[in-house]
Amino acid sequence: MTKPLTIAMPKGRIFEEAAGLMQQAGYDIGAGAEESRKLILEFPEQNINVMMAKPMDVVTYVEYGAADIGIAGKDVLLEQDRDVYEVLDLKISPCYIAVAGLPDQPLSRIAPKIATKYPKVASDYYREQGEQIEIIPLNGSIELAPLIGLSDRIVDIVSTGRTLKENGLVEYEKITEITSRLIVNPVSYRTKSERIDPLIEKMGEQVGVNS
Ligand SMILES: Nc1ncnc2c1ncn2[C@@H]1O[C@H](COP(=O)(O)OP(=O)(O)OP(=O)(O)O)[C@@H](O)[C@H]1O
Ligand SMILES: O=P(O)(O)OC[C@H]1O[C@H](OP(=O)(O)OP(=O)(O)O)[C@H](O)[C@@H]1O
Repeated sequence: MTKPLTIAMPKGRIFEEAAGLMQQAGYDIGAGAEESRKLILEFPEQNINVMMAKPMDVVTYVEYGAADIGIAGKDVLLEQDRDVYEVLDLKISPCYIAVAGLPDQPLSRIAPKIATKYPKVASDYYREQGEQIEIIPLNGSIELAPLIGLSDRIVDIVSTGRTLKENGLVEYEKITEITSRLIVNPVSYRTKSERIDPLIEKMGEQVGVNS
């Protein structure tokens, strides 16, 4: 038997939709994954191994070839800028990255403080705007920062808008739309093309791409 195809799947909010899409494409790899504490799930009848990874780490596993393919949010790809092939927009887990803050607060002072878990996305955005800023890196509950005066703005994911609304914050600018993407390790793309090409094609059919 040839070596299994290894897939890095994001634990958390993308998992169910991503596993559902793979199942529709004929790759039945979701069963029991979220209830289990196992991190490597084997599907010998399909010759596939699934690694359950933190969403932010999926790109790392794929870049280093620990996984042949993976599913990651475009936010993670923009932030990390890694050496992987982004082969398909899966159009799942839609959201966007936006600038938000307290209402009626013009950005008046020099080098305003921007709290974010996306320092690269935020720096790139303000560089394009020609504005000098100071990044305050945080890992979660980003909306706290302007409420307690730690930052002038946040750069964060917005999905329903509920978190902003319930904390009395408003959106100032939309930076970019986000969906999840299928990514492939560049070496695997060449050496395992007999497994990876059909997978891309079948998943493409599910998301309405004619390949
Ligand atoms: N409301 C949302 N908040 C955050 N991410 C979202 C949202 N809606 C869709 N996404 C997408 O889901 C991906 C994974 O989000 P998830 O919250 O599971 O991971 P995470 O940010 O690493 O969370 P945690 O650190 O809490 O485990 C994001 O990278 C993004 O592409
Ligand atoms: O527009 P909404 O639907 O309210 O979603 C946006 C919120 O969801 C995410 O946080 P998450 O739930 O991942 O928690 P975190 O603060 O720990 O990152 C994101 O960072 C926003 O805070």
